Amino acid sequence: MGKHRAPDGTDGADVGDGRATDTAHATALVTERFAPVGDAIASARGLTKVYGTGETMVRALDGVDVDLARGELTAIMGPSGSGKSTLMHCLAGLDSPTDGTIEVDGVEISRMSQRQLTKLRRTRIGFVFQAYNLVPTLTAAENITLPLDIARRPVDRERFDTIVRTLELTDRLHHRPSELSGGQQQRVACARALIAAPSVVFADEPTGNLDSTAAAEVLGFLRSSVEELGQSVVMVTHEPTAAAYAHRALFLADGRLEAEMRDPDADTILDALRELGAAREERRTAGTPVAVTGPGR
Ligand SMILES: Nc1ncnc2c1ncn2[C@@H]1O[C@H](COP(=O)(O)OP(=O)(O)OP(=O)(O)O)[C@@H](O)[C@H]1O
Repeated sequence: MGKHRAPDGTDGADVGDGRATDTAHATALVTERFAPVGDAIASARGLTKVYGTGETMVRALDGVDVDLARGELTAIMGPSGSGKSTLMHCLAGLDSPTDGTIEVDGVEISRMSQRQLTKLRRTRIGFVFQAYNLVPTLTAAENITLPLDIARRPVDRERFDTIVRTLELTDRLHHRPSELSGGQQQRVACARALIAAPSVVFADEPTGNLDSTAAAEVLGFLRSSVEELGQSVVMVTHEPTAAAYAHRALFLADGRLEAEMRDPDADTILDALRELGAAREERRTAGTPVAVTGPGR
């Protein structure tokens, strides 16, 4: 399994409805107009999450319809407080929705009990967190195989060796997390997320604590895991350079899905974020929906 750099998306950028948008104006981009996803690994319909009540009530997600493609790296972007983590947590069965339905790999999870969700997370979902979340008393090797050990499943040695070799962790396997750099710890976390061949890996700001070199290694590996192991990966990030590794970027604002972009690069993502931010500001001021133009091809 090799490493991949960020793809050059200069000839592939769409926002919203899949058409080139340098001339077409998509009026207030909405999810119904998003390009259809044939084979979804995770889907949500009418996904709503409300925290608190009365004056402290926050509608973190407001009727999100989304399909995340199998065998792709999807980036979820948006301003702080737009609902990125809430969306990821609901899709991953870490948080339960107030309303709406969620399917992961063909199984509806929105009505599952906590016990069922725990089992689902152990067997079908891999996680990578910003803060690595490794067990400090275990070695790197023990951290990597932990999901299988908890599920009492055997370790596929070939898969273990492939992942460890690709992540360049072979000579770090007997070290504890405190003896590893941040980048190495996050690579151990990636290996742990992938070892059980889950249906989907969710990564929440996986490069938030890393310098640009270590970040590029982790992102290149996540992309490789999709292209060479057929993994499906969903990553929350606020960094355009990180989202540029994705096959598809989704943009959230105020708990709603506003736009999408295929094969993005960092510049087109920055343009889209600027444009969406300006459109939102205009909408707020005017109190009415406004047109949003995506970056041209
Ligand atoms: N447990 C909670 N209780 C109350 N409000 C919450 C809770 N979790 C999130 N929120 C609120 O829901 C909204 C969406 O939060 P969320 O963390 O999903 O946004 P985000 O886009 O991931 O933000 P950031 O980029 O800052 O991490 C915010 O207004 C946040 O304050």
